[in-house]
Amino acid sequence: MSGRILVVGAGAIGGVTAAHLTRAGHEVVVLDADPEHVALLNEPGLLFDEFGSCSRVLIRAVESAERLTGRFDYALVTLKSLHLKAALTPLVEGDLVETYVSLGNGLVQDAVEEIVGPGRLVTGIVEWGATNLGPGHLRQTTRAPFVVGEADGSSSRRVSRLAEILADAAPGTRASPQISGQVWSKLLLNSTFSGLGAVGGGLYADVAADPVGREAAFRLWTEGYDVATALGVRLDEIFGIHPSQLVVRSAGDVPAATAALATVMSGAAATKASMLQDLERGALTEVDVINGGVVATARRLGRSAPLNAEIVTLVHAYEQGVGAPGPGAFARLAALGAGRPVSPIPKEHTHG
Ligand SMILES: NC(=O)C1=CN([C@@H]2O[C@H](COP(=O)(O)OP(=O)(O)OC[C@H]3O[C@@H](n4cnc5c(N)ncnc54)[C@H](OP(=O)(O)O)[C@@H]3O)[C@@H](O)[C@H]2O)C=CC1
Ligand SMILES: CC(C)(CO)C(=O)C(=O)O
Repeated sequence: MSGRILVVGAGAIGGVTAAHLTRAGHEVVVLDADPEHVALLNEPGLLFDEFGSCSRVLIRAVESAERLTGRFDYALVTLKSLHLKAALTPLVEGDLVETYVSLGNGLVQDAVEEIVGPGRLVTGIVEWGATNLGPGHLRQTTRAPFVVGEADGSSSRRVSRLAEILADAAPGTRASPQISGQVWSKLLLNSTFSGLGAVGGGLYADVAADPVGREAAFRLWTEGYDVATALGVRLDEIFGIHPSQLVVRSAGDVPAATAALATVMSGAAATKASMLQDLERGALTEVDVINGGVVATARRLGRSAPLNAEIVTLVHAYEQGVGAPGPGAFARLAALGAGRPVSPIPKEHTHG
């Protein structure tokens, strides 16, 4: 039943997935660019922290596509958006994979399909979270399923088989006939809470606990929701709520949105956005496909998404070492959303 599985990028998501699938008896190989991480996965094995309980899992790992032998039924693509082209091109050139599964955050699916070719891509999202603690050491922080589906909403054997495999890593995993709705619901979650976590320098819980953070969150969510609706996407449930429940258009909407926020936080409060983790280690972030994905879609539809655009600008400034994340950013975003004046970001804070 299983099929050969290649995990491309064995960091937080890929490494944890590989550990679960290997333990469940699947034939798994990982491809990762970090030679120290690869060596440790092979021997003495991944140090895998599952909610405080640590174990070692031996995982077959290679650091270059040239070291792969045979063909794979699935490649689980668990890379940050910036690395997609470099990692996938050799696999495509070597015709090493039957079906690629895009599992990263943000609006990356079209870019991945362009690299892997038509008919080769299954779309997925990851609702659970994990943290990369350095070479050979990963921690799973939250439990939740994967959701996978064909982009056109059709059902297929490759998707149902994939969902069965991934359920061994994340129970509750399902195939969805509305994967674009899932992608957009996840994008709302990431653009709002990872965006605010990144500019505010805290966990999702810190955004939700701060009254100004909450105001900024409701405004950002509503902006993204309106873009998705204008695009014609049928948004799907995420973290126990329907995305419409976090939309705030007047003061009367706030109590229900606050209750929905508590539901989201019951599963996601401990999340430190990977964009914030990237900023803390001086790396470039995925902001261009997360908040930037909302902005680009809005532009295509002749609309604007000023709060998401502001997050893109702030995060790019921080990437360049200009300014630093802090909760002061919440007030700036809340003011911008309310149409109150904000001081312009100094020229040297803007990207490009
Ligand atoms: N972490 C989380 O909780 C969640 C993350 N996501 C999304 O999943 C995706 C992966 O995130 P995450 O696992 O956190 O990221 P990580 O940075 O932890 O893992 C990515 C891995 O890919 C490796 N890599 C980079 N370039 C290449 C390459 N050319 N070939 C092979 N491997 C390469 C990286 O190595 P190196 O470190 O050397 O660059 C790293 O080990 C992102 O889109 C993220 O937004 C989605 C849901 C939850
Ligand atoms: C919210 C989470 C952890 C997925 O559940 C995520 O997507 C991220 O941190 O990037």
